[in-house]
Amino acid sequence: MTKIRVHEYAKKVNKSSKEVIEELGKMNVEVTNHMSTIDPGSAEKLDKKFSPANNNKSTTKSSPRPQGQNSNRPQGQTQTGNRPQSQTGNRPQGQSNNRPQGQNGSRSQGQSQTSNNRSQSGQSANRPQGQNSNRPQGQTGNRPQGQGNNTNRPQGQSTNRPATAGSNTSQGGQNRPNQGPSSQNRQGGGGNRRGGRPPARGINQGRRRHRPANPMPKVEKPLPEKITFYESLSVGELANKLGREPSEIIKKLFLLGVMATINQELDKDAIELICAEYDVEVEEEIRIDVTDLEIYFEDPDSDEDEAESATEAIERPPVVTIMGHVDHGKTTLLDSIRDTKVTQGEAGGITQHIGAYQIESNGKKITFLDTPGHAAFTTMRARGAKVTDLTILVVAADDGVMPQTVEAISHAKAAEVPIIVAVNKMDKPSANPDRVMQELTEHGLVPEAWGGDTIFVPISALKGEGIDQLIEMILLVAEVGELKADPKVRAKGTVIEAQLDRGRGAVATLLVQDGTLHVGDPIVVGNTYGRVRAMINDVGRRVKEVGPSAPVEITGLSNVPQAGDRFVVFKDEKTARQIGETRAGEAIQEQRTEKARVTLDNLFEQMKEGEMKEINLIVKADVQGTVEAMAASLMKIDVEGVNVKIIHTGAGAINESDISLAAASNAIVIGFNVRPDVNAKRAADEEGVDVRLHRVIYKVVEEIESAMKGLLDPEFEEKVIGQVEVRETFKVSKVGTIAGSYVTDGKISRDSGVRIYRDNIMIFEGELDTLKRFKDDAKEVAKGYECGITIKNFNDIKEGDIIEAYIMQEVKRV
Ligand SMILES: Nc1nc2c(ncn2[C@@H]2O[C@H](COP(=O)(O)OP(=O)(O)OP(=O)(O)O)[C@@H](O)[C@H]2O)c(=O)[nH]1
Repeated sequence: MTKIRVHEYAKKVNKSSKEVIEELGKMNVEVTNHMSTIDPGSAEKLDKKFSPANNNKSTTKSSPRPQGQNSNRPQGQTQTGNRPQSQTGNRPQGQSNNRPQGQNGSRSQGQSQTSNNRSQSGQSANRPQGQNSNRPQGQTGNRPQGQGNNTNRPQGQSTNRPATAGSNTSQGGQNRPNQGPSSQNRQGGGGNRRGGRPPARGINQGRRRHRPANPMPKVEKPLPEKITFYESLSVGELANKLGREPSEIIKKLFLLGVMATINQELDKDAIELICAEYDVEVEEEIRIDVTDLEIYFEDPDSDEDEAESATEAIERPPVVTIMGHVDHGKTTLLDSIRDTKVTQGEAGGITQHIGAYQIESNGKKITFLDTPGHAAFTTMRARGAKVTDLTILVVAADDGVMPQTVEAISHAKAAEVPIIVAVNKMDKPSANPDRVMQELTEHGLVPEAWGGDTIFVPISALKGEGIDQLIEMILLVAEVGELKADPKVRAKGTVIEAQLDRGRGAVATLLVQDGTLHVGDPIVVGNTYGRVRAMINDVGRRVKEVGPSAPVEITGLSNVPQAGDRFVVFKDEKTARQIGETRAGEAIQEQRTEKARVTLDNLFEQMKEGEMKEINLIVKADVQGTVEAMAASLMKIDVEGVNVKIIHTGAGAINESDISLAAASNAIVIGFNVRPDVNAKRAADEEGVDVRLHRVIYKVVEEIESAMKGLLDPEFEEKVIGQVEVRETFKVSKVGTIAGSYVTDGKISRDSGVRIYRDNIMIFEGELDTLKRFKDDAKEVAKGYECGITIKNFNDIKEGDIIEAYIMQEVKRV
């Protein structure tokens, strides 16, 4: 092999002389310039270096060199001459497309090169040049920009290039051995890269970028020793807590026979099973809902600083409810006890009816709930309030056990409240206490005298006889019951009655069941809250504090609570407000849910009861007692086939939520001595809810009654609509007698009922069969027109007969 000059060799391998010189330098072959000669050995080595198989490698190596571009250019240009026209034709387009893109040129160059390569894919014959020809395109195209750019921004190039360059490289790499058209292009691509060097760097970058994708050896997070959860966890949450992939948890669940998705909630058992698999301890968090007033009754220690002030519970007065049948003397007994005992020592005190009162006998107090009857008792129980310690069952000795007596027994028994029987009206000659005892035995109340354990006290409420003995018995039973409370703790108890007072705002009678209530105490009552502004006891005295079992009327609440609501005093007003507001919000939410329930209930009931009709009512009044009285009266309304359903009651103004409930349940709102507030009025107008305001109870009942009558099947009334005179008759076989008639008054219609009069005497009443004008059927024929009439089941019609036409018209019930 003869020696070859550097520039000749460079030309041969399509490299710049400088690249060749550099490469020779690396091989420790000294050459001075492009005119230097290369010995065959070195040339062979160079061949290996620059052989097509090594093109990429050498390109990669040489590409960082800026000069490479310059030295390539002349070659490219030379080869451009060899390029088929089509290529040349393509190139300028590509170039011109690429060039204007300024600084981004290198990236778009790469892209356009790629597209150029693709378009040239059919040029396999030109491949050797193709490689070159692509390159020069790229070079030529790039350089004018590239030169300028390159000098200034080697980094810029490298940052712009990677995407395209990377993809080109991988293609070239894969396809090279095939030497097919595509590989040619790819080589071309490689050429481009070489020429437009920046992409070559992109190769490395591309590789670098891929490297992180290589699967890293996965390090599993250490398992926690213990996890906690509240109520439940989703698969994803559990996986997160355990530091494991959700798929792993799902797999484990699957093996445990549970098909789960990542968002599926797992119950305690499932969580424990999974944690057991990982040997991780599980603990369920128990959160105390501070807004649930019941917890303060169930667990007095739930309030931490409360527990500190707690001392030992001491005896407290019993709370007594009086029940019995109507007119058996409940009210008389309550009055009698109050009159004989309350005023003693309370000279000047004016008896206040606040729903409860306290008496004192032999230094011991007893609290009586002033609302006799089991309705109030049950209302309270239904709200979860256990207020009563003892029940006095009043049975009139002259009347014996009556239905409500039995009901009262059931209610007291259900509430597990002991019963003392007061056999009343013993002053009456017709009194028969033995009969009462006998009858009560049948209901499980066996007198002590007969071997049972029920205390019977014969009394005369009217005359005040036996009252002392009754009180003695109450105290005895209370003693056995060991009723205790701690006067040192913050007060809690139940609302006995509540109302809206025009002057004082929301007023509530509270029964303190534990602790002591003070003026100024921050308090949550039901769904409302406030600070106790003033307290008045049952004899109308202002008091500063009241202890266990005492009833007291308070003001200072932001809203009217309901009878049976719980109250709890909190350490500061902020806490009370927070809890109160939360509860109010929850109550509204609950009411909304209830609305839906009401509608569903209606649906169900209608399905169940078929044609059953009912009227839904919402009753609001100024005082809780009136609400109950009104509800009771309305429930008594007896209109055939219609049910009264009171879906909501309450004391206080008609508010927006009443209206929305009414709208949802198709109910009528009745306000007694109360009006809708501004928002409620607007809502009622918007929703078209009927709001009836009254001041007299019987008017309410009357109005509802008539409304309910309107709900019944309509009543019909006959209305004469016209008169027709028969002027001629025609007998037609198969049809019967046709009356050729003339409408003398009003009209006659096809659906009329008819009465036929002959000499002013009605001879027939029935229905029209046909009504015709000439040959055509007519719907109705008016005064002054002739018509042909046949009557159903009547053929004896004669000339001169008068036909009276009438219809049945719907009338409203009154
Ligand atoms: N002779 C007699 N009459 C009594 C006695 N106790 C009550 N009465 C009379 O019985 C009637 C009914 O008495 P109330 O105390 O109103 O009876 P009640 O059980 O409260 O009745 P309601 O409130 O309708 O449930 C009244 O006329 C009382 O005067 C009694 O001990 N002797």
